[in-house]
Amino acid sequence: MGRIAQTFERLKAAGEVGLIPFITAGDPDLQITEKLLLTLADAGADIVELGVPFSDPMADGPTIQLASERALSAGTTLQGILDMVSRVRNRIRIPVVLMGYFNPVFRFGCERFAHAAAGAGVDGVLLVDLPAEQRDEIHPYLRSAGVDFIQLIAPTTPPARLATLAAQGEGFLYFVSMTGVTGAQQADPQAIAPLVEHLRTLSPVPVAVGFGINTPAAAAAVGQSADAVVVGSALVKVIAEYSTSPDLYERVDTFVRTLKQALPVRG
Ligand SMILES: O=P(O)(O)OC[C@@H](O)[C@@H](O)c1c[nH]c2ccccc12
Repeated sequence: MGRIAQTFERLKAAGEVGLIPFITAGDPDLQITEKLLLTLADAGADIVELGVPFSDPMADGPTIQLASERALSAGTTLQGILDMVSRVRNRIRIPVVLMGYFNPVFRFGCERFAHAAAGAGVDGVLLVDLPAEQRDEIHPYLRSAGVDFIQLIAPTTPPARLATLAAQGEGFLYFVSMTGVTGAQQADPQAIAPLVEHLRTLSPVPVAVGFGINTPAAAAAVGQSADAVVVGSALVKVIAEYSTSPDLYERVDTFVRTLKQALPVRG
């Protein structure tokens, strides 16, 4: 069993909802990202989503766009990210999911990337802009390397396609709570709950929800239905604000702990 499946087994046994913080790799540089990964794991993150910076991140709002720009101007490369993950891998137990756009992976080479990611200890890969019809460009390589291909499900996905995509799920499904870009104001937990319940009936794997979850209260509300919640922009903002401060790790630690503590525990 992979590290992602093991994590959800553990959460289920404990009745917990998973917390998946997102940070951009290389923001403000990879050395700091390495220490932030240790901080996140220590603060109670269950899985980490590590963004691969890209020059044209069209699914991202201003907060993560700026993080991407900072990371790229610090010289962050995909190879550098993989090297950093392999350095940190034996110091954290939680799964690492690389999330990014297809172009950098394509340029790296899909087969070479799958091997390098597995070798570095990456557990899952989520490619935002690779349509399901083209997943075979990389999926066979990831599969043979033992890396989960995390499927993104949009709220606008038509029912027939939803069933197909959900059935292909590996690791977990990432349900996008609303249309638009990352960092939106607030997800509507009432509207999301029935969609998540439905998705769960179609999916062989747990369902994580992301987009617009930016406070402990929002995480708690979405956590009523989701198996895990993703918090991106709100955390990236904390990193941006304190990136040059000695308080950075403490601020991140406190925010992540507060999020995790807010999540419901099912009896
Ligand atoms: O930033 P938000 O609104 O908390 O949403 C999570 C999100 O940041 C993270 O999962 C993510 C970053 N970039 C993406 C692109 C597409 C989908 C998801 C993402």
